[in-house]
Amino acid sequence: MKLLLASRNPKKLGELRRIVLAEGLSGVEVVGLDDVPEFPEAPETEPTFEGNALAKARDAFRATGLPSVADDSGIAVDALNGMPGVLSARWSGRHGDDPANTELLLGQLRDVPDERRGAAFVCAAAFVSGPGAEVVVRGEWRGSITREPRGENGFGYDPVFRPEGHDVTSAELSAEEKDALSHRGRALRLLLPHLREQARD
Ligand SMILES: O=P(O)(O)OP(=O)(O)OP(=O)(O)OC[C@H]1O[C@@H](n2cnc3c(O)ncnc32)[C@H](O)[C@@H]1O
Ligand SMILES: [Mg+2]
Repeated sequence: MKLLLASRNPKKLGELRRIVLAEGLSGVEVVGLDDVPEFPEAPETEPTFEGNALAKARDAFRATGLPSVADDSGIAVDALNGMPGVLSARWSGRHGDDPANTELLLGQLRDVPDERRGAAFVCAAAFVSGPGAEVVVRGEWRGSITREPRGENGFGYDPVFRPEGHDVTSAELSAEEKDALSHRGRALRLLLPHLREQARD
């Protein structure tokens, strides 16, 4: 079976690919949006991660006929009542500008004391393999927002996110360490049984 991982973010796509391939799904060939003809993608307007993930996976399945996985993710900061949330990718007003998004978040939290800097990375992952054959799952990763960026790995808010139980940021973790703990790793591992079942059919 061909499995389409429907993300336009190369770093996110890399993680999705890595996590799926690490599971050694037999009979599954993973492809990305660059491997299929271009199709129109609806803007991400849903108020929830689940709603956006499902919309992206539905678009991909409808356009290609391939079983499709999409991820909608972001960071939910306690002191901001869960924002940036679904707006994480465009928090600074410029979609995908990771340094600007991170800098704005740090500025907003400048006067927030250490004990109130809690946050969670959230990932909703949707798998669509037919009309009505849809699954959406959620993974979360608790931690706190640091006072300055640190680390070169990962992407997005990784340099300012210190995972619970760790003294480093998620941008200082290796790829394997991040996948074992991350919101994305957790969500995708919940999808695995559904991917396996589809690959068998
Ligand atoms: O929608 P697609 O095409 O998949 O790509 P995107 O980057 O727009 O993805 P989202 O709409 O799901 O927005 C996710 C944003 O949340 C942040 N984010 C999500 N997962 C993250 C992670 O593992 N580490 C750091 N930041 C993350 C980062 O800013 C992402 O751009
Ligand atoms: Mg997006």
